[in-house]
Amino acid sequence: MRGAKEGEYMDNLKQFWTETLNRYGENSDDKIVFDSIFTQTEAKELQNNELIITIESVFNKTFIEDASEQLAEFFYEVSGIKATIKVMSNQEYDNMNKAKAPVVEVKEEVEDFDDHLSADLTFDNFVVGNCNRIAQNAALAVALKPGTYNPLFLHSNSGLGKTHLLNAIGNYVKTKFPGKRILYTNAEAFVNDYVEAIGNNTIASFNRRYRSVDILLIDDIQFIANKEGSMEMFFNIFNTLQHSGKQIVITSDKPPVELKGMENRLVSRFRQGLTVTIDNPEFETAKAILKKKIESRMIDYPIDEEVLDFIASHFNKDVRDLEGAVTTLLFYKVVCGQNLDHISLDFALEAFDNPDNTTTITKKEATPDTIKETVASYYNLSVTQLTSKSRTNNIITARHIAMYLVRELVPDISYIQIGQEFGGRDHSTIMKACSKVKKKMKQDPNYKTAINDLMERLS
Ligand SMILES: Nc1ncnc2c1ncn2[C@@H]1O[C@H](COP(=O)(O)OP(=O)(O)OP(=O)(O)O)[C@@H](O)[C@H]1O
Repeated sequence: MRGAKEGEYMDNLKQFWTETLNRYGENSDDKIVFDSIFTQTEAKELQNNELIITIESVFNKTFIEDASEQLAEFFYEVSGIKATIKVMSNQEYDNMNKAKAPVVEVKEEVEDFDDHLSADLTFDNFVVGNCNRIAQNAALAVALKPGTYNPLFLHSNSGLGKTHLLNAIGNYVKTKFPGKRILYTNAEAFVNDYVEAIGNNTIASFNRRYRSVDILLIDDIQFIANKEGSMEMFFNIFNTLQHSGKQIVITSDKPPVELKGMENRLVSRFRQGLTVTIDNPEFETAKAILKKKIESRMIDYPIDEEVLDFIASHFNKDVRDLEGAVTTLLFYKVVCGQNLDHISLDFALEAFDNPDNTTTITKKEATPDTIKETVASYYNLSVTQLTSKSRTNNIITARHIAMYLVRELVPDISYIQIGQEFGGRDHSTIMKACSKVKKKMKQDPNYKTAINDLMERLS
């Protein structure tokens, strides 16, 4: 009996071959030969970039052999796998297998269909204002009826809610259509996955993973610019998903036409659907977002309205700055204002020192080293234990939190770099750790408090 992994591998191989034949058939002038010979072929295996195709009669082999280059091209288009085609009669193939002993197992990675969504980024806690209304409407339309706008392309400056909306779409679809397979990723992780798949010879598994989704949510697509292999692979995946009516949502820091180093055919695909932008929040929206963020901190003292007005008008270029201002204020209250029963504007101004310096106050200056040291001492561990291979529960918990904090607090650090900081782990381990922490923060208030506490220590 075939094993489950081998079964899936064969199903995909057969599917790719059927699509290859369909493309060949569409381009073939000789329908009779195609219908009577080509459609009788079968894809048997793919080993070392050689695709073995069988046919009943040895006399018909040459028809397929003559077309093998063209077939290999179509096979590459549909699967992303470059392979040469070897044609055998069924008899030849059976003889070859009898001669082989033992049968070589097809090595395929176990598929990881973790959707990588952050459960706390939803439509419910996304504040809508003039700056983002169109983007939120489009995202909601796609979530209610995947395929409505395909692709949906969201772009804006940093920190204005693109990732939030991507996750909101995913979380909404996950609840409303539990059967749908959703994948949130960012272009950096896509490139890393692809490079890893090439290195490990697991391109088929990589392809299956991305092509089998119903909703692909891909963040920061600008990251694949100038990376030819990744762009080509993404192009093929995009086409397959779009042809089969699967929803793709893309975000970027620029509109498609302004993406430098992006292949024209990709730019044109991106423009095919709906492109919307998110602007900086205007005062009213900034204030509403601010109130929402304060509400989620569950503090038990009031903040004067004029403090909110001050923050909303000085920190509205990036929602992360609004969040940073709240953190600064609450931290300052803990340190210098424990006896105060409310936060006044004078106190806030003192906390922010000088509005022109606010970015200095709110900027995260933590480094991987300071984060590792802070987390290790918080959990009574050494940094060596934190980055070790130990599987002890309390060490794993602290390690995951440290990885998450490095990702959150160190600007522009990649998953690969974080892996290097933690004993040479690979990027997928870090991605999984970060998504575990996010999930657990949602589920366990004590865990969340510990992380907030650590964040404040590191601010
Ligand atoms: N309208 C909003 N309502 C509530 N929170 C928001 C809103 N917009 C942004 N945020 C919050 O601001 C933070 C930054 O948002 P997000 O990560 O989605 O920005 P982004 O546009 O993807 O940034 P980048 O381009 O840097 O990746 C997140 O914590 C997000 O929840």
